[in-house]
Amino acid sequence: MGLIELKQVNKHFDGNPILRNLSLHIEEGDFMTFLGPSGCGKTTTLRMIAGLEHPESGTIVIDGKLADDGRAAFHKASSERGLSLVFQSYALWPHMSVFDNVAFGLTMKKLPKPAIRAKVEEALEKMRILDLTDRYPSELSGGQQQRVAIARAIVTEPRILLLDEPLSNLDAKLRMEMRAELKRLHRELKTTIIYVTHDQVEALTLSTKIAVFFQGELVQVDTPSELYRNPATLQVADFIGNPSINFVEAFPVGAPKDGRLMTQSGLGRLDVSCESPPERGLTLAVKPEDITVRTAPEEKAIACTVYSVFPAGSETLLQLTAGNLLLMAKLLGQVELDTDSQVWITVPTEKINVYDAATGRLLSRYGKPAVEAGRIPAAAVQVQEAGTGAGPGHGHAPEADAPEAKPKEPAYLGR
Ligand SMILES: Nc1ncnc2c1ncn2[C@@H]1O[C@H](COP(=O)(O)OP(=O)(O)OP(=O)(O)O)[C@@H](O)[C@H]1O
Repeated sequence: MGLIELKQVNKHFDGNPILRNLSLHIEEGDFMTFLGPSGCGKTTTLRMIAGLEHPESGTIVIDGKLADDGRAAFHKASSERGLSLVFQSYALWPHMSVFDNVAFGLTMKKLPKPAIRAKVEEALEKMRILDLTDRYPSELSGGQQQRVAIARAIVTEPRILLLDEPLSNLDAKLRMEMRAELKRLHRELKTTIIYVTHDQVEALTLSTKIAVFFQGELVQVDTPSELYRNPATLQVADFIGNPSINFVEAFPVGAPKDGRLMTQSGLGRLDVSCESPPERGLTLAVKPEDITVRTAPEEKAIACTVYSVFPAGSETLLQLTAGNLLLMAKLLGQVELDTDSQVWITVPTEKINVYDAATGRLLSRYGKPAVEAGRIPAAAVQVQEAGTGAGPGHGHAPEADAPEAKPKEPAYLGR
């Protein structure tokens, strides 16, 4: 049994179903993120775990003890659930200093003063704001207030920490800093963290597990890498990844055999992984970063026209057309290509996710990344090759274990 178990939970607001048959278990030590578009029920789920909302039916068990039984109208008080909650709006007491804000919970527990001081200082130290002890909230930046709110939550050493979009009010730089702090904190405290966000980068970088919600339903719970590699439905695939994944309509040529299926699509004939036959058509999902772009034709490469180029400093996005297909490719580094010029693309078939077009269900498994096979992929290296006509940013990443990095295929762009 996990530390937190939700079973068949249903929640209504004013008679409208908000969460439907939600079952989820969270293990001790997890950094579990609830991810999904606005209004899908993430905060409501968090608030139910916290005891601030109650399910109409279903049960919630925390640490082996029943916290809610909707049908029996049994609801344990929030204060008896052994957890701490940090909201998006830090909710600091404006008339109290940082010290008193953080000490509040311990003072209520009537701990001796020296013990309170020691614990508060330790929490402030962990959040690297010990120098702000005597300041008032109005004298702090948003990021500093956020750290105080988290220090206040961890000072009581909760086994479970609930964080509702805690970084959404911060600017990009502070958000990055706070992500690093949160990750470090999770490792140090070994607290179970439940985190709500609609920011997929935050979810992918922080979590040990991600629960994806759509319209009140839990559609996938997985590790970040599994979620990224094998989104369980077309809807999840469309939500994860920036820029969005490319969808290509396809149809099967024959029946699947030994887990493989021949397909025909705008990408030509491709032999892809497919574990069960589709009901009707197929949708192939190709990540923008998996498309290899060349400036010269090659066997089986698909000719495309450059529709648009979006240079973004460390990467370049290319919008390409091939017949009726409109594809987005993401290349590392700066790539200089003219609009309307011709390029050739290839897509490694083991990186294509295959979905049943009618049900949206995943039919394939994306191969394991090199790092899981014991080899770390090389960082992107820009290798300049003279005289290829591909311009700067031309080259590809060398093998991680290759002693000398030499471009093997000069016509590759951006990797
Ligand atoms: N107290 C309430 N009364 C009525 N409806 C509510 C209440 N709280 C939430 N809702 C509705 O329940 C749905 C889920 O809301 P919730 O806040 O859980 O979504 P969310 O996924 O956290 O969204 P966001 O990312 O925008 O915070 C929404 O349609 C919302 O309008």
